[in-house]
Amino acid sequence: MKITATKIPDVLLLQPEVYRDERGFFLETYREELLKAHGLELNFVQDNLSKSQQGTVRGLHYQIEQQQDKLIMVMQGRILDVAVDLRRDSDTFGEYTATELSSEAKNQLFIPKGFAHGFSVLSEDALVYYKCSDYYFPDGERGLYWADPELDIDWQVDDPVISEKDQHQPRFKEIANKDLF
Ligand SMILES: Cc1cn([C@H]2C[C@H](O)[C@@H](COP(=O)(O)OP(=O)(O)O[C@H]3O[C@@H](C)C(=O)[C@@H](O)[C@H]3O)O2)c(=O)[nH]c1=O
Repeated sequence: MKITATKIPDVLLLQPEVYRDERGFFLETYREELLKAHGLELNFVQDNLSKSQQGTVRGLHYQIEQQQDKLIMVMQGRILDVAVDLRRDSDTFGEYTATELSSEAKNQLFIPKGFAHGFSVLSEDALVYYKCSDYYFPDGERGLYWADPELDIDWQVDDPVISEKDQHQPRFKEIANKDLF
């Protein structure tokens, strides 16, 4: 497993070892001790799977109570995975990092607590699977508007498909301090 930092040092790109033979391939999608060796003591308690059509943008989401570390991988297709730093004492507060993840590359993104997360679907559809370190808690769920001009994220999709909820999320400037980290 190769682990490298993205342009936001706490958001990590993971590249598991892929073993290929005449049957196909094999890889370990998660191995606790490897992340521990990298200083990450995680306790994943919930796994999620979503399928989305091309052009979908899901996010940007985070939880202020029951904060979640997330480990994201793509089982089918290609996505642009985005993390926005909402930690007020961070050098990269208000900045984002965008990483292409795909079933072909078999790469993964680790996003710690303190970030809003979202992704767009670049392929015909995408199956996205991710591990979370705390449970879904709707009352503590918060969002950030995906198309906030201040963030100016290039989602690399035309005619985005967005949930009703995500069309009405607050802009970065509108987020109260109590809803930041
Ligand atoms: C996220 C989530 C949703 N749900 C339900 C609530 C709702 O009825 C339905 C769809 O929920 P949403 O529209 O919020 O799904 P979605 O937009 O895919 O939400 C997810 O987006 C990505 C970017 C994340 O990072 C996740 O943490 C999560 O917020 O699924 C759960 O039961 N458990 C969960 O953990």
